[in-house]
Amino acid sequence: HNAIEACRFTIRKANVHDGKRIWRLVSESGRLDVNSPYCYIMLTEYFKDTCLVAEMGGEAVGFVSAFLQPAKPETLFVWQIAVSDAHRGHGIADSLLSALVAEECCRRVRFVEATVSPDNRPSKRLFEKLARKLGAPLAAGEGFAASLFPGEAHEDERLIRIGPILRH
Ligand SMILES: CC(=O)NCC[C@H](N)C(=O)O
Repeated sequence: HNAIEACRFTIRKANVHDGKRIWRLVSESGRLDVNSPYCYIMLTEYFKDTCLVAEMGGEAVGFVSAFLQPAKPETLFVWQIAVSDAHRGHGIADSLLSALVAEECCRRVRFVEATVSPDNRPSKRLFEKLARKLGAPLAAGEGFAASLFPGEAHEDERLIRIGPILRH
């Protein structure tokens, strides 16, 4: 029974009180670009319809931030997705993405875009799985080349584009 209990999580919209926990999750992930605590608090206020947290035992253990692109409202840009190390392997990231595209505000979404570094295989697999689940093609694009970033520390951010998603 405990094993099942340990894997149970709920997904809800993020709120400003989740901001610092999200900042800590991203900081600990070791894979993502850590934005300021202010950025996460602001996101949960002004992009609240497309920022979700996964909660387990009252604690945020995963989160996804996204927004509908102002110039292309049918395209959802997934900004960051992170799950705490201790809670991997329970399908939390898959569930966050599925819940995100199922949000009321995303009912007209036909494309999902994200950028992923070439070495971030778990993230690439995650979007490949989402594409299969949506029955939509997945294409790679330019994204943001490493040369756009200061110094030598950043990887290429290759664009992943899923769609067209034919809404049933
Ligand atoms: C989908 C995802 O997590 N992308 C990360 C983009 C970038 N490296 C960031 O952390 O914001």
